[in-house]
Amino acid sequence: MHVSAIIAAGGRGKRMNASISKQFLIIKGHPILYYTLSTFEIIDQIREIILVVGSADLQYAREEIVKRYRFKKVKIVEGGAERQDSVYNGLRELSPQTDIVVIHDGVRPFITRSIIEKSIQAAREYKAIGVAVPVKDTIKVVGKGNIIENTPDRKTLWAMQTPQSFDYRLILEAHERARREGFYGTDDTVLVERMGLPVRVIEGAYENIKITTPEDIVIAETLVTLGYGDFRR
Ligand SMILES: Nc1ccn([C@@H]2O[C@H](COP(=O)(O)OP(=O)(O)OP(=O)(O)O)[C@@H](O)[C@H]2O)c(=O)n1
Ligand SMILES: C[C@](O)(CO)[C@H](O)COP(=O)(O)O
Repeated sequence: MHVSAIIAAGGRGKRMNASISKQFLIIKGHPILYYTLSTFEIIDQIREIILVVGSADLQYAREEIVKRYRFKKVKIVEGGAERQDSVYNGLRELSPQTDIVVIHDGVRPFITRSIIEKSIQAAREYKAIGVAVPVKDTIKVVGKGNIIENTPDRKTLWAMQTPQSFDYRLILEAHERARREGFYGTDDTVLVERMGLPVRVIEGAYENIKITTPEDIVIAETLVTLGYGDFRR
């Protein structure tokens, strides 16, 4: 079984409002991407890791991430305008022997080895898996004039995270179909959902945060200090 990973790191991080792309911001001495990649590198069954970065960050990623930290399995690929375009570019670069592909956000450094391995195992069985957590807040659908339209039953609501793991041929077909039809989604599982095929969720972890806005940096520093995550320390 050939397992590959795609780390999506082709965004600029506009909501972070920093002077560099947020995935290169330093948390407790190391760039965010270092933490994410080092957790993937230690998983033996993952044979290759495609790191997708924006055109302006290609050289920096090569020098300051791959060379500096001596990542052995990481190959860099240029990203696209949207996350979905970046993942697609990564999918096209995978070895044709790939059976299962694990897609993960570069800015979720607190993912654990155990969750990644569970998602791979589940994808072998079910072909399309998203890691998610049950929502803790009450969620409202809000319409015009900020008027609440309805309150979905919380028991049915999960917040999607990454990794999302798939049968390689299935997710490639899902991406190609979405591109032909001009559909853009905010994660990869929705591309399989719209083919009418089942996608399962497995439980992730609340600490598997996506570093998005400035206050997430403070949370991330605290999580590193408290020992969360499986990265090389
Ligand atoms: N064209 C893009 C846009 C996003 N991503 C990646 O997708 C992940 C999740 O996206 P998000 O947190 O929204 O990152 P950005 O798009 O960079 O953030 P923003 O929307 O604030 O600009 C990030 O690791 C990001 O680098 C990507 O690979 N290619
Ligand atoms: C894929 C994702 O991380 C699942 O929560 C998320 O949808 C990415 O969204 P963004 O629009 O790139 O922040």
